[in-house]
Amino acid sequence: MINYWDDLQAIRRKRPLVHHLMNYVVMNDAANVTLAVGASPIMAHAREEVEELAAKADVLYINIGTLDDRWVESFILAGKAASRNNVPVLLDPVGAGATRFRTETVLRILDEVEVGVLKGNGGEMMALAGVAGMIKGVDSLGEASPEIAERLAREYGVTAVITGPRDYVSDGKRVAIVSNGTPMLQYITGSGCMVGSVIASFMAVNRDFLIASVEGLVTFEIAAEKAERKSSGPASLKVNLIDELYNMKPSDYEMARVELRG
Ligand SMILES: Nc1ncnc2c1ncn2[C@@H]1O[C@H](COP(=O)(O)OP(=O)(O)O)[C@@H](O)[C@H]1O
Ligand SMILES: Cc1ncsc1CCOP(=O)(O)O
Ligand SMILES: [Mg+2]
Repeated sequence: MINYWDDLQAIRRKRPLVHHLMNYVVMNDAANVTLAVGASPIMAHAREEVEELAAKADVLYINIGTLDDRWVESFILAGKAASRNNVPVLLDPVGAGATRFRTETVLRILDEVEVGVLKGNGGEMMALAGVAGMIKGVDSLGEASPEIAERLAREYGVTAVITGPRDYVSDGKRVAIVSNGTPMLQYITGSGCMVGSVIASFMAVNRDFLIASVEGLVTFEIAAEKAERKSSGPASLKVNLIDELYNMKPSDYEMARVELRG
């Protein structure tokens, strides 16, 4: 039994602070999506302030999308401050496998920071599981599997979330498969980054990260399904998606397509 609506209401009551180190491409959209579900975003990546912010945040979301040396320093400083203060961390390994710099940065963060949720697309997560060649830039070239999610969860001690036509979530013991969403999400840059903001918001109110991840995926993807009906293409889908997230109703969760094993 997953209490989607109760936890969405808990976000709206608590208005948790979600500290994002978010790439330049998606920064504005991720902030709007976070607000639409009822949480409070701050986008901040200066090394002079990230420790102070991450220590006081309800959740830290590290997204490596437009990294450079200074950003990497900030990922580590923010991540360690969060870990010291028991603040949950979500890591999005954007483009892992596409360049050595990205893969090595992700491995360094996983080594030095207490990551709660590692969320990437099929190609990125396969690269981190040792399956090369399934990523082109930031786009996945194939679907992963529940077994890869399970393997990543055990190897890195995280809840692994692999997005795609079907999403695979595992904490190493349990596996969840989410089949909501719409293929049109592939035509909006940042749909993966944005679903990360929604998952991070649920992590602030539910410390069972497998369930928080399913709640975030289902909420975002049901909103996308509803938005698609009103949209003529990707641009209107994005606008309608923010509206549908804001307007979620308890009955919308009857559309959830989730299989939970273990
Ligand atoms: N073919 C698809 N059908 C339904 N939902 C999809 C499809 N492709 C991606 N999604 C959804 O879009 C969101 C972003 O996933 P994905 O495209 O894998 O991430 P990224 O943008 O990081 O590459 C997720 O919620 C995922 O479930
Ligand atoms: C296009 C692009 N380039 C660097 S970050 C970024 C956005 C990636 O967003 P997503 O991972 O959600 O597709
Ligand atoms: Mg992505």
